[in-house]
Amino acid sequence: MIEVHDLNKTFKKVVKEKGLAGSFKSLFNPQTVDFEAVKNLTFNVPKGQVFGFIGANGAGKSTTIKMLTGILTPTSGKCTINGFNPQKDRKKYVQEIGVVFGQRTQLWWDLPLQETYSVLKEVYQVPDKEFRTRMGFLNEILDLNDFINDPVRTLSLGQRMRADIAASLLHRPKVLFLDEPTIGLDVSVKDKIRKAITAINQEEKTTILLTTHDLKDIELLCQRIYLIDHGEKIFDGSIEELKKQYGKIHEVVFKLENKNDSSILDYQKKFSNIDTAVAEDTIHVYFDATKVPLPNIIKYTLDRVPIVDVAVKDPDVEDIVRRFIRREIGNDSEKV
Ligand SMILES: Nc1ncnc2c1ncn2[C@@H]1O[C@H](COP(=O)(O)OP(=O)(O)OP(=O)(O)O)[C@@H](O)[C@H]1O
Repeated sequence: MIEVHDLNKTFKKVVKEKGLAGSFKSLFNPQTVDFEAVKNLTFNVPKGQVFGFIGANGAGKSTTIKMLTGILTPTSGKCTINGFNPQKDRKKYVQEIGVVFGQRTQLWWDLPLQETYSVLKEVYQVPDKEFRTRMGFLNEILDLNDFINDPVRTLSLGQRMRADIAASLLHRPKVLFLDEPTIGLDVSVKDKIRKAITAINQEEKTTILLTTHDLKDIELLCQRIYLIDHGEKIFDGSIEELKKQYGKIHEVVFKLENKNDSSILDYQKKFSNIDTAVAEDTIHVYFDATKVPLPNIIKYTLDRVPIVDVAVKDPDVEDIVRRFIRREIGNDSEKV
């Protein structure tokens, strides 16, 4: 359904010299450098898949979605969605897709919500009967009735997001692009939105490309995870494969009796393939269990400092993805 081949996007970025003089200089004589926001992305998403497009802030997710939806033109490479070129076949293509940018709305701010749907009905040329049935279904999965006559500007964020998702689905798109659809929402609204996404995917076999920083979204919704970092693919596969590939990194957490003791422990000097993070009186030690035996780490620690507590954590998907998003694992992840 979605075919992406060697997709690239390079932006020109203005480089500013330091200070006020630098600001004036770049205002009148801007110097630019090329910045590769998306690099050689290649993937295919089959019909009906929920594809989790995941990465840290600035990884290139929105830029990719903008190219796939025809808002931006790729610098090079190709994307085809259900046979359409998003840039060339724009008019026909918009009938095929629904798009939600969680940080922005496509609803008319001053109109009652129902009016927005009536305008969209005309834009997408949805016949009357079909429109009524569709609104009934969308109301059922997204609970719109309580606020459907209110002006959009008066809606809460959760109501607005549900309204936006309904707007993107009005014309029964084959592909749905959801860029952070649960951002800033409380748990109960997130839950409602997740159920609606699942219903659409299961009942209509809609292909869904989802970007999110919410780990529960990833776990509950994504059938496949595609991780990108600095515009490049770093992982593509199922949750099980992700666990297999990166799940070898285990974590042991020591709670120290005296927080100043952390300086006594130099794991990097003693062991190779090891990473640490210190927070107050707690030390997190990340290690590859196939290379460094856990008893050695524990012995090394106990021999040197008094410990109040030790906990060993097996990595779960949330943990792995969280570390990716925080850039604790990147292209050089093999180093641990
Ligand atoms: N129009 C633009 N001009 C110059 N640079 C841009 C432009 N749009 C995006 N970028 C840069 O491209 C990189 C990728 O941005 P993008 O918005 O795609 O990231 P993202 O993965 O969606 O991040 P986030 O999770 O924060 O939304 C960033 O470094 C950003 O500053």
